[in-house]
Amino acid sequence: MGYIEPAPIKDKENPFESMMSRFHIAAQALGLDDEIYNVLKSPYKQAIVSLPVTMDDGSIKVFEGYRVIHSNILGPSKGGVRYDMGVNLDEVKALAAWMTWKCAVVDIPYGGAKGGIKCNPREMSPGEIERLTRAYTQNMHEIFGPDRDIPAPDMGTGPREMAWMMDEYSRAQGMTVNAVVTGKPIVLGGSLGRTEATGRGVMISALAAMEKMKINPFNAKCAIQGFGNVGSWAGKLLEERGVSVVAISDVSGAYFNDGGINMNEAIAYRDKNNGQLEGFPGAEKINPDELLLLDVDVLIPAAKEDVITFDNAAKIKAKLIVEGANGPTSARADAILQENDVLAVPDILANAGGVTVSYFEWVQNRLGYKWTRERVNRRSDRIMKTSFNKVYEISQEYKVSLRIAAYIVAIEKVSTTYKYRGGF
Ligand SMILES: NC(=O)C1=CN([C@@H]2O[C@H](COP(=O)(O)OP(=O)(O)OC[C@H]3O[C@@H](n4cnc5c(N)ncnc54)[C@H](O)[C@@H]3O)[C@@H](O)[C@H]2O)C=CC1
Ligand SMILES: O=C(O)CCC(=O)C(=O)O
Repeated sequence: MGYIEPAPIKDKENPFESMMSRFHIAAQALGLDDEIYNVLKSPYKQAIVSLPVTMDDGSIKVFEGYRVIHSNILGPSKGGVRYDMGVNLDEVKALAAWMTWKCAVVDIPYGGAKGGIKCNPREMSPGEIERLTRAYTQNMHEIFGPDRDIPAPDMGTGPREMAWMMDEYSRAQGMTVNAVVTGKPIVLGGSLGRTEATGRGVMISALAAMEKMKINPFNAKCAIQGFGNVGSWAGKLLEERGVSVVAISDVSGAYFNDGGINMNEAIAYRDKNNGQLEGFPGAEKINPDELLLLDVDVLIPAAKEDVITFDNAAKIKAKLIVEGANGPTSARADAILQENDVLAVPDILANAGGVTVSYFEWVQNRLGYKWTRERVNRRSDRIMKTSFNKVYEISQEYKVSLRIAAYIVAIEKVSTTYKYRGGF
């Protein structure tokens, strides 16, 4: 093997470098061919688009949008679209590659992609967000397609934006194409269970890891960073299974109650309070950086990348980290966590429940049929448990962390498929 070395890990990592360094370690453990290594290290397609949008005051503002397809070796590419001021090409490239590995870990027939628009949706009106979403979809018309590339929600987007994307794409096609997007409202062909699917998968992964670690959920305390779709559903479902959620946070701050925060109350408060926890009365406000360092059993980062880093990893007291967010742990933090016996269930496994139910949505759209919530949950729970067990076994066999084991499972699947398909 004569791999080109990944860029040396610098003091400040970026998500793409973090992804590459794990990919490199797993490729070496697997003895991956140089040719396949080189194919998989670069995205298949990268689009950067300029999106002029008429704002409510009549001015025209130009936004930058991205879509990166990392790989379509396993099937049409799949991945969410993020609306956030931090969106940039390196971030979208990393997120797209993680989608390739994630779909392969849970064995669903998709490649990986991700999109994003650099914007602050909290400061935009619904009309401005709709015009921006439609402009993005028009610009991506040649890239998107139910057999080519299928967007879904991510940070800052949800069923509303997916409905606009589906409608805009369908208008250009002259017919309704609901399988072009997943995470849609139920009435437009969305799947029951998709809204809670990512948090549910986080819950299943957390319980599976707790079982291995002999942590009784009824005696366990948990802290959650990010109280959006993923964090709040993970918290609610873990609470239903006995875990006490003692800390939660969002952009407005972090909130702590050692006796446990009632999840339904926190969710209801957030929903009435413009989507934010600001002023939440059920807990004391703490420094957001402290949330990650609390003396809890389980830590769930469910906001954004690179929050567990070289600087704070050694101070983490939780024995189990379950990654709801994509890329919350930087590559340099991995070694510190391992040294301190902190088990990290990696993003590409722990948060794969979302794309799994997106796959079910796409299947239902293509069948023209609807599954019950029970069927969706049963099947996605089974996939999450099977995938956890497979990754756990590989980690024992190769004597590597769960993260590197998950990359090994994924890279093996993608590279084997690539060899069979040939043509290179
Ligand atoms: N929605 C989905 O189905 C999936 C999402 N993910 C990942 O999960 C993470 C969260 O996504 P969603 O819940 O969908 O987004 P969301 O937009 O519903 O919620 C994000 C939450 O994070 C909070 N947040 C943002 N910056 C923060 C910070 N610096 N500190 C604390 N909280 C902060 C926001 O206030 C909000 O509560 C992202 O990394 C996303 O890529 C992963 C798989 C699927
Ligand atoms: O549901 C999907 O298709 C993708 C969700 C996503 O973007 C993710 O898993 O990070």
